[in-house]
This record gives sequence, structure tokens and C-alpha cells, in this order.
Amino acid sequence: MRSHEIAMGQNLSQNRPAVVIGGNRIPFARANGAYVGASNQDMMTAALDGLVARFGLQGQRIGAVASGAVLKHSRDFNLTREVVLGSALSPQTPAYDVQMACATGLETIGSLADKIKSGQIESGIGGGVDTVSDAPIAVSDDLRNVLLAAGRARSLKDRLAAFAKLRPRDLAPSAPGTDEPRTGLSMGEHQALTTQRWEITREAQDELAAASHQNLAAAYDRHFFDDLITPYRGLAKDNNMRADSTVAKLSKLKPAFGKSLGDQASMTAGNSTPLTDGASAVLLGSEEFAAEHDLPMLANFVDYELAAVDFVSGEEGLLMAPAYAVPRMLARQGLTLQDFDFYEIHEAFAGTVLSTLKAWEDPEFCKDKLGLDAPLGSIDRSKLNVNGSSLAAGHPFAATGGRIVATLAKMLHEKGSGRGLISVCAAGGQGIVAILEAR
Ligand SMILES: CC(=O)SCCNC(=O)CCNC(=O)[C@H](O)C(C)(C)COP(=O)(O)OP(=O)(O)OC[C@H]1O[C@@H](n2cnc3c(N)ncnc32)[C@H](O)[C@@H]1OP(=O)(O)O
Repeated sequence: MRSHEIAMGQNLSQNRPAVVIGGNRIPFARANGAYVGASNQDMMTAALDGLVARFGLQGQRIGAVASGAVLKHSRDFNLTREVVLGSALSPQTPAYDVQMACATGLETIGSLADKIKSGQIESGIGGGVDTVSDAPIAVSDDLRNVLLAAGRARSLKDRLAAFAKLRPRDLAPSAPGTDEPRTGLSMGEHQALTTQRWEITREAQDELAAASHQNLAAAYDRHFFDDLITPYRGLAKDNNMRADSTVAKLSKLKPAFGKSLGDQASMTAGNSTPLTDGASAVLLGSEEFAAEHDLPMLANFVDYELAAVDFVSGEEGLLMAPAYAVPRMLARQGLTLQDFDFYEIHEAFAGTVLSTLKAWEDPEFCKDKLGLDAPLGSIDRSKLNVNGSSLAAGHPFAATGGRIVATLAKMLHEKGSGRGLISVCAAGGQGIVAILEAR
């Protein structure tokens, strides 16, 4: 009998490996394009079912499935459970949502890895989804109060009295944006300040963006994504990708953020992630689960760490939390920043990646902010986002963590040795980082 359940008497405090078996995503699509009409549920189910089909898990009960969406309709109170019920997995598979903005996908995978390491579950699927094209539009507080009062009314007279309180301006809808609620600044505007603080040039940002497109296109050309992506709604590739992207072309774009900085404004539509729709899913398991199901073991999910910064007071940049999380994780693992064969640093904006790298090289920042005797130092840039990242692929907020883990696990498996570092910044001044090791 195949059992995904914990064996009787198994030691729950064990620290066995959590193995990345493989991942699947749908191609990422620029918002308000190819995936208009698809909901979070539709897209996440497509990513999950693609994964289930790839690894022959139809009808199987998985230990837990976790995902989430940053932009979520109120009807999707447990989106992931609805996705599981609509998928080919056994309906006896427990499922839950996580909400940590752009850190969501990696947090689901990290928390499932912990459950596997402790012996609580044998298998787990993590990931995430987002669609800007199907963003929830909320009604105003006043309209909501009227609707709630009308719903409670016991007579037609009371209902009409509730509606009589409505004023035309109450009918204005409220659409979600990328503004931080506590500062009113968009993530792009926040990053523009950080980009200026770290004196990141326009050229350096455009170089990173061009490399992201070229690396992603090269990865498609060598069929790297053939077993990582399931075509969806007529798309076979991320449609934000521009294989012909060059610094010269990018240098012509007008600033999109930091306009108050005048000549200093350097962030454009080309070196910022586009608003994107998409979904991803990653299968994790114990070694026993993988062996029992004859599944590949690509990489161990070694460790992960969270950090948060005080961006509200202006003490730190909104998207700088990974700069703090990485040294804590390195210290725990007895590693240095240079002990990695690959670096997967989420390209929220080119300026985010470059500010983070510069902070790690800066003696003052490393001493004063990170409490280190010496700077973390530089990384070998030829190991950074070698198969493209969010600037080219796009960034459907909660889906990015799954894209990165699946990509890095495959890269490590192809290499056959070594380890990779993941760094993902998130709204709310949070960040999540992780280490994967080849098997
Ligand atoms: C934790 C985190 O991850 S934080 C990040 C969260 N994400 C965000 O905040 C999203 C940020 N991005 C955005 O808000 C939007 O994409 C913006 C504001 C930057 C740009 O929006 P838009 O102006 O609608 O972008 P659009 O796609 O039209 O591009 C503008 C122009 O740049 C051009 N362009 C964009 N990318 C490229 C490129 N790589 N190469 C050449 N040209 C490009 C477009 O073709 C377009 O040109 P056109 O005006 O001649 O048609």
C-alpha cells in the first residue's frame, strides 16, 4: 500500500531532508492581455494540475497544499482549498492560503519543507498565483454599510431607508494598487528613493534588465523550461520577454517612477517588473516519498529566513529586508555570501537587486545595520539570475517564489553539485530568503 502518511511512532523532531521534486507554472502573461477572463482559481488549478500530471499524482492525497494570492476576491477565502477541490488531487488533501505579499510563494514552500523535515507530512505542494487582470474591485465603506444594513432590514420600508442614505460618491469603486497603505507611495516610488540612496545608475539598471531578457530567451532556446511550464490559453512562453532587448533600446524609455527626482529619475517600464498574471506550483517530499513514487530529487530545501524593515519611518528602504535576512541565514548555516553557485535575486526592480548587492559590499551598512565586522562582499555576477528573472518573465506577485524554486532546483540538478541562494523582497517591508542544495 502506498502511504503518504507518517509512519506510526516516527520521530516528529527529526530533521530529515525536504526534497524539491519539481515544479510547474503556466507562462506568465502581461496584465490585461492573454489571461483576461481567467481567475486566480483557474490559473492556480492549471499550474497544479500540470504538476500533478507531470508526476503522476492523480487521485493521490498530498500531505498539504499551500498557496495564496496577493490580490484575492473575498469569495476565495481559502483559495487553495478550492483549487485542490477543482484539481486532479484527492479531495482528502488539506490546503491553506498564505498571504505575505510577494513573499507568499516562497513562504508556502519553506513552511511545507519544515513540515516535511519534522516528519509531520511526507509530501507538500507550495506555490502561488496572481492576476492583476481579475483584480477585486471593492465598494466604498459607505456603500458596504448601506448594503449590510439593507441586508439586515426586516421590511421593505427599512430597506428603502437604508438605500436612501446612499450618495452618488459612495458608488465609486475602489481598485487595489501597488501603494503602501502607511506611506501612500507605490512600491516603485519607494524603490526610486532606495535606488537614489545607493547611487545606482540608469545604465547599471538597464544592463541588468537586458541580461534578464537575454538569459530568459536563451533558456527557452535550450528547452530549459520544457519540463517546468505547461502552456495555457494559447501561451507557451512568458509574453513579457523581449529576446532582442538591449541597453541601447532600454536607455530610450522615459522614467516611470521617481519623477520628483528630476534628472536623477532612472526607473523605467523596462527596468521595473511589469504587472503580470500567472501561477506556479512546486512539489516537495521526503526522500522516502520520492523513492516510493519513483520521483526525481532535484535539490534539498536547506533553510529559509524572514526579515522585516522599518520603511515607514524612512529608516530603511521598503524592499531591503532580504539584505538583513541573508546574513542571519548564512550565519546559521556557517556559510559566506560567496559559497553559492547560483544567486536567484527577485528582480522587483533592477534597482532593488543592485541596491541589495551594493549594501552587502558596503562596510558601513554591514557594520551599522547588519552588525557585521566585515562586509558580506561581492558576488560573482555571472552566477546571478542565469536563466532570467522577473524583469523578463514578469512578476505575478505570489507566483514568483514557486518560479524561482523550480528554476533553481533544476539548475542545481543539471549542475550536479553546489548550492543556490534565493532572495525575494516583498511589500510591507518584508523579505524572504532561502538556500537550496543540489542532490
Ligand atoms: C516586491 C515587489 O516585487 S515590488 C514590485 C511590484 N510590482 C510593481 O510595482 C509593478 C511595477 N510596474 C508597473 O507599475 C508598470 O509596469 C509600469 C508603471 C512600470 C509601466 O507601465 P506601462 O507604462 O503600462 O508599461 P508599458 O508596458 O506600456 O511600457 C511602457 C513603454 O515601455 C516599453 N518597454 C517596456 N519594457 C521594455 C523593454 N524591456 N524594452 C524596450 N521597451 C520596453 C513599452 O513597449 C512601452 O513603449 P510604448 O509606450 O512605445 O508602447
